[in-house]
Amino acid sequence: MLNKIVEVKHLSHKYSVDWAIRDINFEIKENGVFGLLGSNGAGKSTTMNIICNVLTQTEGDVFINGINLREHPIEAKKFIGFLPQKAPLHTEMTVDEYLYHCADIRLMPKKEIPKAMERAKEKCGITHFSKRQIRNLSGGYQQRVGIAQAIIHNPLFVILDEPTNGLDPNQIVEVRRLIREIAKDRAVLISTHILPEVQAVCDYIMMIEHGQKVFEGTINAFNTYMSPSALLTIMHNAPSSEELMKIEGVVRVERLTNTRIRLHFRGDDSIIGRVVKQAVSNHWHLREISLEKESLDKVFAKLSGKDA
Ligand SMILES: Nc1ncnc2c1ncn2[C@@H]1O[C@H](COP(=O)(O)OP(=O)(O)OP(=O)(O)O)[C@@H](O)[C@H]1O
Repeated sequence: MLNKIVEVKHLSHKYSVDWAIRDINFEIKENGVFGLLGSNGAGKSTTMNIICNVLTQTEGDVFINGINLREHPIEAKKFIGFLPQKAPLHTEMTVDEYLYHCADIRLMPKKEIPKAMERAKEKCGITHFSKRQIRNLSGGYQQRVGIAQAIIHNPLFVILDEPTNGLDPNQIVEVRRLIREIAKDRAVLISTHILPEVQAVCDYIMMIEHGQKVFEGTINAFNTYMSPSALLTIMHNAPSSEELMKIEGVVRVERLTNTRIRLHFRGDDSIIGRVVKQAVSNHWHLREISLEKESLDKVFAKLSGKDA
């Protein structure tokens, strides 16, 4: 049987007296982007730092490709690439000098390094900047160099801590595209507190809040939390609320004005058809009907239990 790429079991960590994370469990079995989502201070960096062996956990185990990270760190780390929140770039070096240095400290055989550098640079779209000093690259390209160093040894698993932090909107789009690209060949774990980022790049999501897991599932499962839950209608001859409550699925009627009515509902959006049908046959003079989607922030609050 194939090893899981990552297996995290009962992971807990405390700094001095306070637990930063408590009993975190998850597995990554296939390539793709796995998002670790949480607000500031939720415990993302603590989790990431343990998984890449920068920090040693108080309790629990991490297995990388079946190898216990705490017991066999050198073997396990061969399968990991890491880009911390602040990229560890030597900005006075050229891209080539820096990538060579990174491959070297990863103990790659010297004769394999040039090929590995070419592969990483090509994947990250930085080949044309090989001889450029890193300090003279834009923030987006510096981040690409950071990602190139994380994949230089062609690891099974790459960890990127808030990889689009501090980039401008165009650079964000480019770096997200690159993350999707490198995730075709490996599992990528990214941490973020930006919900649109999750929508844009992740296949699978785990959300932590106050150090504990509050959600885990596919992006589709996550999206069900954003399923529309209200219909905004404009009816020039609106019936009574009692009448509207008789429509299957309607759970509450909110009268905003005489003609603008919000219908809160349960279930899928087939309710639109039922409302339209009733409106036509009862001459309610329906002029507009639209689904109201919950904002991402609201979903976040709901999942993390902060929803008032
Ligand atoms: N070195 C440390 N010493 C003491 N407490 C710490 C330390 N590092 C983090 N913490 C605390 O642990 C908790 C989790 O922090 P962590 O940095 O893992 O969260 P995070 O989700 O990565 O947040 P951010 O997005 O702000 O980086 C927080 O309450 C934080 O204050």
